[in-house]
Amino acid sequence: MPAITVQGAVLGAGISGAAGATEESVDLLPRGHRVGKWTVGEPIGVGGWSTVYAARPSGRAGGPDLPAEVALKIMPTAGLAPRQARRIVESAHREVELGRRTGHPRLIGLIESFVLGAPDRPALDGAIVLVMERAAGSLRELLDAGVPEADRGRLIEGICAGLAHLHRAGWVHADLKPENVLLGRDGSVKLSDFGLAAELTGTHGYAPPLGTLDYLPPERWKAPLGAQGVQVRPSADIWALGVVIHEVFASGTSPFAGATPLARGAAVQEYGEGRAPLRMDHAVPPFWRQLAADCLAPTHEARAGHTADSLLGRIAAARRTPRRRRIRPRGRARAALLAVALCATAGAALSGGTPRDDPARPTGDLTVFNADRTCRSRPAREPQCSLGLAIDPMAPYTPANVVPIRVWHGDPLTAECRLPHGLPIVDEDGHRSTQWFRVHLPTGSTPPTAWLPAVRTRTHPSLPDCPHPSP
Ligand SMILES: Nc1ncnc2c1ncn2[C@@H]1O[C@H](COP(=O)(O)OP(=O)(O)OP(=O)(O)O)[C@@H](O)[C@H]1O
Repeated sequence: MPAITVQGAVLGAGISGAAGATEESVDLLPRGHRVGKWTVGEPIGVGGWSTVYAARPSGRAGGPDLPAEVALKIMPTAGLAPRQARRIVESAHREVELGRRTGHPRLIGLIESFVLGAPDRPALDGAIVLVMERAAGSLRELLDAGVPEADRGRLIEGICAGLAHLHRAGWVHADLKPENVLLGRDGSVKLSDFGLAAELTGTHGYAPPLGTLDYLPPERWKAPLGAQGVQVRPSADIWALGVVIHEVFASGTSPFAGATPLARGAAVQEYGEGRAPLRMDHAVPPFWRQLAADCLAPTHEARAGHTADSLLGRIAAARRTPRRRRIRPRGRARAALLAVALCATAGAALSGGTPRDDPARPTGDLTVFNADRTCRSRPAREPQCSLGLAIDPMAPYTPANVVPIRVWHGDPLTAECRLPHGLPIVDEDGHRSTQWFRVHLPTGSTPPTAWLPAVRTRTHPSLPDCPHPSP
């Protein structure tokens, strides 16, 4: 097994090496590899610049002081343009600084961080590793599966509590979105991904000119870019919270209409300039509608009074009001039931919930993921939202190379093996992967299997490699 060593702390990380950062990133670390005191398990998620793996303490490294399982966020720096590599190192510094100084039950815990030395694995050499508390899933997965009604208020309250702590500690998250709201096995909410977080100096801080378009407040679309980045204030997180509240109550849809993030961004700017009203889905109940409307006040000035602390106070007061009893968890037994329900839903979202059909052969459950958010929010199986399964993962992914059976976002599939190096596919969000899964088609189909590109799912079960398809 090639030697992977821990070179040093993240603060002081150098930039060196050769090879890609996100391309084929889930293949960076094979299962069973040792990284520092951790043994790598299955990949659990892929971000723009990182891959997250499950891991456990290796052999004797375990003990009462180490958690039984953790998440390793690997951020390769090798082979990147110097500016990109610097951005990753800076992003890791921010995560480490924030983790070191602001621990809280509503923020994902950072256990340690280090830089890898792997001279015989160029793609890993110089990679930054953050060892984090492991969550069971993310709010994005729960939204895709459908958030149980009874859990919605509790989830928003958890996000709000995390933001209130961050803001009190003098930080702005600057990238609040459902992907960065993780859920513990007990159903608890934990904010994560502090790579864009900005420390406040006075009323504002500076963040890199990045972020996720769907969660940017109107003022960010025109914010000037200075030498230190763009100015961000806690009110930017409050705006993002408003969007998330709407998504939680309105089946994952944004309050701003548009088929693409850019179109929704244009709608945000129109609203911010007073040229369009705020239109929320009727599914959002009155209390949460008012709260979301306050979070989505069109200017920083109008939003600034709605601090995370004040919103938290309103939620707590509503919980105490008998009229609002529906959002109050009733006692321990009720809370435990909610947690179980939440974990079950998160689990179903992660596994696809399909029983394995041949216990003798290893299979894994996948859920189809459509990167086009408008398709994710449509209940009907509209043709324009259908996705193709390829006949040949080595041939161009065109209509000529897909089976007649189509799949839609949220469909469960059973996979029997994975192909690490098929034709590279880039999804609508820019995620790129050469990985494919061979999936079962309904009984009687010819051929009996087809290929799903890994970018079309967020579940990555541990599966044997497929034999390379013959030309
Ligand atoms: N501590 C964790 N426990 C369990 N899963 C995690 C953990 N951290 C991240 N993940 C999963 O891994 C995925 C990738 O996380 P990461 O922070 O690298 O990127 P992201 O937030 O999805 O994307 P980006 O940072 O590019 O915006 C997340 O969406 C989440 O599902």
